[in-house]
Amino acid sequence: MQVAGVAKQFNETNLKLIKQLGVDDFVYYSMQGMPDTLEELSAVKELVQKNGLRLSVIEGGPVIDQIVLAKDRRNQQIEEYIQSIRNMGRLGIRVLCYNFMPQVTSAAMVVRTSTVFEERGGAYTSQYREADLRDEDIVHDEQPTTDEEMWDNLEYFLKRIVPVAEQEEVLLAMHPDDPPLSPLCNLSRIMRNVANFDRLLSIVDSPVNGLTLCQGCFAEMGCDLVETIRHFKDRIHFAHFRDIFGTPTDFHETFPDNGANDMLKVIKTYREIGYGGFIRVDHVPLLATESGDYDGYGMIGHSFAIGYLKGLMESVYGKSASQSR
Ligand SMILES: O=C(O)[C@@H](O)[C@@H](O)[C@H](O)[C@H](O)CO
Repeated sequence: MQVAGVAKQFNETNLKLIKQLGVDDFVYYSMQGMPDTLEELSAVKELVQKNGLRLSVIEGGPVIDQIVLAKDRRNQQIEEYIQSIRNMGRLGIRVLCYNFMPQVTSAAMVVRTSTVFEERGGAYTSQYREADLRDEDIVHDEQPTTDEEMWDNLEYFLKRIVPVAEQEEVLLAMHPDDPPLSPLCNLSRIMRNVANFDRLLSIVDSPVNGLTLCQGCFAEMGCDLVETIRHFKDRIHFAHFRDIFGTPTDFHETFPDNGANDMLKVIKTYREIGYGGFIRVDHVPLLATESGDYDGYGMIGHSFAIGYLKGLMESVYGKSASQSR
């Protein structure tokens, strides 16, 4: 297992910081699409390499809103998706983390009711409390959907892109819905429990059809992370390192060392199953030295979390796991 770094603000300063933190692999993260052409994606790869990193994971991936809800331009978007997978294959980028959540607002799929929940020391983090969710907070003009409509849409999508991902040797890593609750704002969210992930893996039973073991989201489901990692084994193609405290309908996010889960046991379990993929830190609190609003991707919080993760990995895998030149 290798740590990969992520920078929501994609710039050379953050790339240099990630390298200085002793991380060699990078996750290109955007919820608004990815570089469309081979040339644009190649330019991203070159900038990442120029700063001593490998571009190893694309997260968010191509725009998917027409596909998720079977809208008019679904087939066009699938063709664009296929081309992006081919571009990734050409450039040796082997992991694509994607979501199948309906976008409940123009910008957001991840729904929270507060981003000023005070974690230790008053650090701001996010909270989801069902009782606080007000329909007027989440404005969208989509028609209500059902689970089976979403399963039909997912099957239509996977049957067209999995063969291409096999040809290009790109691993697909479906990210859970966040929060994994359904319906949410009248829209069905199917990637919300272990059984539905088993169904995902069976729709097109291909070794490239896998998942992102987002520890936070599976904890939001109320799952035992150790059992869940053992359950999915070699279908885990990417991992997110974060924790929460609470129940599926009333939780807040925490520092990775301050949640409800035994993170050392979790890292030991990745080793036990022989997981050889990437893991990135996810959603971190906004710290006292940072300005602006919480978005979960502050680089100071990420630096702390990467240090904690590397320490856990060194204790489980030995010194080599955390070394970087
Ligand atoms: O658990 C989460 O919500 C995060 O990991 C998201 O920011 C995630 O990165 C996006 O859904 C994209 O995968």
